[in-house]
Amino acid sequence: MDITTKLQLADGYQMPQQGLGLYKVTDQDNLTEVVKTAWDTGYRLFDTAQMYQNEAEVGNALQELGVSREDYFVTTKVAESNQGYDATLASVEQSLKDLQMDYVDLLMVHWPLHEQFFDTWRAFERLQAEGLVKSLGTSNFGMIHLQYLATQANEMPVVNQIENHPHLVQPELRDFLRENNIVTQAWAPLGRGSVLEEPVIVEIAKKYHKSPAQVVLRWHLANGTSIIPKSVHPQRVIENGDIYDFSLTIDEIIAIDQLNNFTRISQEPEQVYERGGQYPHH
Ligand SMILES: NC(=O)C1=CN([C@@H]2O[C@H](COP(=O)(O)OP(=O)(O)OC[C@H]3O[C@@H](n4cnc5c(N)ncnc54)[C@H](OP(=O)(O)O)[C@@H]3O)[C@@H](O)[C@H]2O)C=CC1
Ligand SMILES: O=C(O)C(=O)[C@@H](O)[C@H](O)C(=O)CO
Repeated sequence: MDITTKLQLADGYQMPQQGLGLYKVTDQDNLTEVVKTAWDTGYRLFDTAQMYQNEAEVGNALQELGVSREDYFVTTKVAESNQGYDATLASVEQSLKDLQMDYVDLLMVHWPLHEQFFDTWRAFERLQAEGLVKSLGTSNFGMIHLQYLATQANEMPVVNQIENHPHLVQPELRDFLRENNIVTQAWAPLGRGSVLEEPVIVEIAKKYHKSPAQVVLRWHLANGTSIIPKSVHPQRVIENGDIYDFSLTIDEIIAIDQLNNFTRISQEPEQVYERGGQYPHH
């Protein structure tokens, strides 16, 4: 296993297990340098979204690498304000223009919204049939949303990107996803930094001469989860990729599992679903 290791998706495609998160990364935060560092370190998955307003910058940075399109994997997500059948189609056309790409590897519904729920997904299935999107995914979907989607969908998502870190372990949802052949991808895999001072994690880090961030990322890998840590610091991008020369014991994995205290960085997906979006981003 190394940074180029890929996970098999249920639709036949493969996805790198590790990628670079790009929320709150723009040219002002060295986006181009960060993407280049990630590429040189071996990252091949880049995670953006319409909401991040950096698709054009991500597209430019990837172009500047001068590498073949099939050698990297790009995820984008349809924003709440662009959901619904026509709006989804139009917004993805714009995303592809901004990214300067003929297709994205993975397209996600960013948050489940009750009103546009099935119309958005029908647009996703059409985009896949037209070859503009390779794999279909969801983000922030709970079991109930996926079960509801299954009542009408022709294609089910192959990845669900959820908030997941030692303070929000979500074992039931992860088991459900595994049983349904849907890869769990962790957003905020480092808990946005909030878990890095946990004494249990600091202790394990000392033992392996690794950083707390590296230990947390290694814990995700032990769970079979896909990880997309974000950093605007090239040195941290390198550090976050340098996690393939050690592994945790079962007891260490369980000790980190036990840090679960159900703390969310973001809102309950169920509340966003009921409210119909307009999530107050910060
Ligand atoms: N689908 C969804 O709804 C969501 C998706 N995401 C996706 O997930 C990605 C990752 O999640 P994100 O919210 O960014 O949080 P992360 O858990 O990746 O944490 C990022 C934070 O940790 C810091 N950090 C990164 N590496 C290290 C390190 N080695 N040591 C110490 N601190 C470190 C970063 O600081 P610095 O940058 O200063 O280095 C930043 O403050 C996002 O970028 C985005 O692509 C995120 C939120 C929601
Ligand atoms: O980064 C994303 O993809 C988001 O949806 C975030 O804005 C998320 O909602 C959040 O963490 C807000 O603090």
